[in-house]
Amino acid sequence: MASSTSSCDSTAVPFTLLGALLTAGPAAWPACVGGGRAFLRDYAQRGTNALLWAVLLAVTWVLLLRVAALLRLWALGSRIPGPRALLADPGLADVLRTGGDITGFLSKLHSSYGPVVRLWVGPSQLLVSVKDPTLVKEVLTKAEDKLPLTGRTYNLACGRLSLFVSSFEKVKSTRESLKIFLNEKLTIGGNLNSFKVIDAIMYRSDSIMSKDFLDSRSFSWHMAFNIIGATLFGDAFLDWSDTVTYEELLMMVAKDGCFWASYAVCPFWKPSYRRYQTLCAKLKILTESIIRKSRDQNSSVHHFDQRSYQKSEGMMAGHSLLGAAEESLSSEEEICGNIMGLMLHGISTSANLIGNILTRLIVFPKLQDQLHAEIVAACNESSELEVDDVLRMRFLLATVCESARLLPAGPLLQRCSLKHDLTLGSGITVPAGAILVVPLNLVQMDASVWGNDAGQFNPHRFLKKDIVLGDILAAPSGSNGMNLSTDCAKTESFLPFGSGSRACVGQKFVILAISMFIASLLREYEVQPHPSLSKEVGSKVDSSHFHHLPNSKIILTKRMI
Ligand code: HEM
Repeated sequence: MASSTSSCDSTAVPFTLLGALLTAGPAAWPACVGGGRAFLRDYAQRGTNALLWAVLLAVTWVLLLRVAALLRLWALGSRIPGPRALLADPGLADVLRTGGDITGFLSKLHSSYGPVVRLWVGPSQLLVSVKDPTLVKEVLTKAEDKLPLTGRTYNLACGRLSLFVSSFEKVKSTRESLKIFLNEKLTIGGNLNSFKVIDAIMYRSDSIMSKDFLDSRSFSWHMAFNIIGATLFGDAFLDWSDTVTYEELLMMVAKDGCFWASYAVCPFWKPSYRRYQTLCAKLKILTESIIRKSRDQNSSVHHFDQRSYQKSEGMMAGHSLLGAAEESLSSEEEICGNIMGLMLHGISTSANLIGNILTRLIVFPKLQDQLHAEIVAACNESSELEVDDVLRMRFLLATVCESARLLPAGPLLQRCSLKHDLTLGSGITVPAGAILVVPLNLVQMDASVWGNDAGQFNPHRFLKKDIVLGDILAAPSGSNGMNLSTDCAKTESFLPFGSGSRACVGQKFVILAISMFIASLLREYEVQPHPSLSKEVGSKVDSSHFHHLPNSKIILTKRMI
């Protein structure tokens, strides 16, 4: 017994496969090993053990990194002022669950803890709210990324795209080429026809406007859809037979996008999710079709990609579709995704602002009279409304800005810095990955900046000496926003279009386009509330609850000219 096992020296078994190959083979191994089979069994055992160890070490390493990142997040997070609650703030959870007033909630916290407040959304999610104008500017410049949820929402609806996604690196060059495209539209004298689309839309919409009454929300959506569509696709859009289907699809996709993107894992098993995907696929097919049509008509779709940016000088001269044939399939996909993203974002935000202005027109009849008087005076009896005419309508521009100030598209501007910590001038360090928010209503209605009537609708505040309304239309040369006022705090507290590295690229264009639309509308029509609405409107006129007004029914009455 001893003799057979003692002669069985396990070290004689080659430890690796290479070792086995380099020896003379199983014949050279001790007889006790039992030949090749024993070797393979042993080899497999050792191999499996080694693999398991490697996996264990890798998992431990990843977990250690994760724990270290969490400890760091907790350490840095706890240095920022905020409520004591550990790991998930119950107050915030309540507001999020019940869809309550997040602005009111943050307002209380800011008055207790100062201009920067932190809250735990979950054990690994930190939310930091910033309210002070100077800090807001710093945050919006330094925090270059969008929340991953924003990127997921657009990816889900539009497929591959290089706008609106989380990482700044990915959107940088597309933002630049889009800026050039939209600036061309703004260059007065360079392209006077840019806003002629509004005349065409008004003409086409005459039949809609002659209805007994209109639902303000759908009317605003319809107008925004036509303005943005005609801007991106040119004349091809105006005689496209699929516009009705396209408009409906866009509305449905915009409505549900955020909900489905909030799932960490796409719920493929849910029929309603699959229906949503089908809608997105149909939307994509129609977008591709209008892009093709627009190209065929040599219209105004630009290529928002790096190569087109390099060629943009050629495009600006009018050859907008040069190079279309050379584009690879992937960049075609991206162009389509970007255009879908612009349609979704541009229409929903513009519709919100148009609807907001229409409601103000019916709530304040004097506002309408004053605007109409200005429009008539500025039009110089010319039959067609020109961009130059609208530039003279300072009260109209002020009305659009004041409406945007009081009722922004969403309650919070959201940013993050995915890779780097942010060290603010005030000495506070916000760890990488934290959700940074700016509560727009608090900043844009701050009485210390806007005066005691900050919560009231008063377009005249935009006509004061310190406001530079002309900058709304100056093409931005490298800057990311408008230099609205000589008073920096005001410029930094006017954020309906964001500011800094991810500011809205369409802001100047859209203010002018909406002003042009309102001028064209009021020139020909009077906007009145439906009788069923008058009472309700009357009781809520002077209140900050303006946004709780029901979807207004409006009547458009043709003016006697
Ligand atoms: C009233 C209408 C609009 C409002 C209120 C609005 C508002 C905004 C806001 C708040 C942001 C985020 C800013 C930030 O994080 O600092 C944004 C981004 C953006 N907007 Fe708008 N927007 C409007 C219309 C448009 C239009 C018409 C276009 C183009 C056709 C456009 C193109 C963009 C782009 C490209 C971005 C940035 C995307 C990125 O960096 O990934 N917007 N907009």
